[in-house]
Amino acid sequence: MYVNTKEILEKASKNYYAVPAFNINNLEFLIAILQGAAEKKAPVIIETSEGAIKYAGNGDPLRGAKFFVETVKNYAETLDIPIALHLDHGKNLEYIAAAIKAGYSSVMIDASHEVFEKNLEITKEVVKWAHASGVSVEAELGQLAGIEDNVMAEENVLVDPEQAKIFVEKTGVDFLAPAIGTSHGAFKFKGEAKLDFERLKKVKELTKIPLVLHGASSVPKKFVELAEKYGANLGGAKGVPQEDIKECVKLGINKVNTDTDLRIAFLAGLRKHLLENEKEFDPRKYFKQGMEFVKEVVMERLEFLNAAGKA
Ligand SMILES: O=C(COP(=O)(O)O)N(O)CCCCO
Ligand code: NA
Ligand SMILES: [Zn+2]
Repeated sequence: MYVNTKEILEKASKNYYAVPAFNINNLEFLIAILQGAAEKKAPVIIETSEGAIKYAGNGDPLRGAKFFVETVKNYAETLDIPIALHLDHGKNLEYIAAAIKAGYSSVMIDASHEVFEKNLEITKEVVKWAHASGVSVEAELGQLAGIEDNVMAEENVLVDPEQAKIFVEKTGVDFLAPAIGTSHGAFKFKGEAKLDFERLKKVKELTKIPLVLHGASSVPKKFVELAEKYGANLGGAKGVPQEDIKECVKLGINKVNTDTDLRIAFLAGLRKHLLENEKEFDPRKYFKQGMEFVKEVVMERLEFLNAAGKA
């Protein structure tokens, strides 16, 4: 069933488990994710960036947003697991408006590159707007290093827990993404991974709302090596160690954003199938291996976050 993201996350927050939010850009990833979630009898959050909406709508935000809402709702109505659709890293008000209008379960307003007061003001506006349509809202405090779509943040700016308390009280935001040392993409840490667990613990104590971990892909060695065996060049790829994610969930993370892991799994399957089947030209066949690897990553993460069986 198609549900509001808040419903999924409130339950997770109360019981200290987490639900993955998987990014999609096309039908193949959606099918693979939903197969995995259904098999694991788990709630799941499907999320799209503004770039994904632009891609599916061939440049038209409302066309793209409607495509994802209608497709996800269509599947959700035939599956007895809770499924939510979330706009990830909303920055452009035209895209946020399109997502709300089309019927997304929730939207992220990412104004984390603004100064605190500005982020608070913008988020407060979007919360009023979204709540009027029954849509829940995620916001981000602090900054992840690395590229967030079109915004290049030099280095990590970690969340200030006292600021987080004020921010949540004044904006009414439903869930918060505190920056604690992760970053997007496949090359997350120069040296050792170091997340600020103390800071995360304080944010949970002071805000008491569901929390989101961005940049949470673990970059599984198995699929990096397989993709490289068939010609990919992912040298230096490094993700968040699984035990660090587990620690974050224990401390109150409830939504775990995962994009890169699915991309690498799909890439490995696609390259393997194409290089081993030079006569193949049916996309339903040459996408299959990639979809199966995506499903495998999905099922493993649902199990690992203790979302399995929680539908
Ligand atoms: O926080 C995340 C997931 O980050 P990742 O999967 O790269 O660790 N996202 O918001 C997904 C989109 C960012 C581009 O990958
Ligand atoms: Na998000
Ligand atoms: Zn993110």
